[in-house]
Amino acid sequence: MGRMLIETILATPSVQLVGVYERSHNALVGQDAGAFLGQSTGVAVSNDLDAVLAPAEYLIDFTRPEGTLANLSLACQYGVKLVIGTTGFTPAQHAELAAAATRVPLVLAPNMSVGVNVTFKLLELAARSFASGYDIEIIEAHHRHKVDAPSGTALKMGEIVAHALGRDLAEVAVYGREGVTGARDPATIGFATVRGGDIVGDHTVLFAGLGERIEITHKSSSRLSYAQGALRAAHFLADKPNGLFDMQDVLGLR
Ligand SMILES: NC(=O)C1=CN([C@@H]2O[C@H](COP(=O)(O)OP(=O)(O)OC[C@H]3O[C@@H](n4cnc5c(N)ncnc54)[C@H](OP(=O)(O)O)[C@@H]3O)[C@@H](O)[C@H]2O)C=CC1
Ligand SMILES: O=C(O)C1=N[C@H](C(=O)O)C[C@H](O)C1
Repeated sequence: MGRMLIETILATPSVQLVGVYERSHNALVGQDAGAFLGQSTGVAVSNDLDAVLAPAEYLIDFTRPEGTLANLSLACQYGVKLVIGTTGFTPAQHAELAAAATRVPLVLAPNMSVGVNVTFKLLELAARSFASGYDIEIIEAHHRHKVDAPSGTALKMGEIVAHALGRDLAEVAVYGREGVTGARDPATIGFATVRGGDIVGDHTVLFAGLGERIEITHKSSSRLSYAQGALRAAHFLADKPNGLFDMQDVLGLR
């Protein structure tokens, strides 16, 4: 995502790339941030987060939960607005982000694409319509490098569906099945994860009834929509003094 974000920022005249951060061990440190595009940006990849944040108005962070949380206090200190796409936060880590949002404005979203966020709205309607008599399963597929499962998007879909049905996802989620599982409990929401190759990101919510099934599917074919969504989120934060937002807020879908 770092590369896609750099490419998208460089192609967007209204925004300026002022810094790129990688940790000390990373071989990119010291190189021009546009080298992978054959471009000279004048911005070197830096392992000094202070130097990166000092001139910045926004920090766009797609890393790992530990990375995002490590960047958080310095971002608050510099009053930098935050767009966070990282997934896999625990509830305690999420609480840390919410606390930071009392100091700086923050968009946190497991998926920044417009299509996925519209799909979230469709799921609310579908879940209410198929409240009884339909079994709900969420299937996601991603590339071989993805480290968290189920994806943040799949979990969000589960939360949306559970909420629409008045269920608590923590109580009804079933993460994979093996062996003699017994018949399906109708209240459960099942998750299945596929990892392989260069799959960008596919998500399907299946409502399976008797005699029919409905599948609501979103498929990403490029990571561009995530990067464009992140810039849209930054633009949304421009006049916000603080607060925790998501892409539903950014896109006016709430
Ligand atoms: N919200 C959205 O729309 C999307 C969210 N994502 C999420 O974004 C995150 C990143 O995905 P992706 O770009 O594919 O992952 P990559 O593994 O390609 O990149 C992760 C980056 O984070 C750095 N990093 C890892 N751990 C730390 C740490 N502890 N502190 C600081 N930096 C760290 C890595 O550095 P190094 O290489 O040196 O380890 C690397 O630069 C994932 O959580 C993914 O699920 C992805 C796409 C869209
Ligand atoms: O790691 C990825 O690639 C993606 N991660 C996000 C997630 O966990 O939902 C968003 C998208 O699916 C791509």
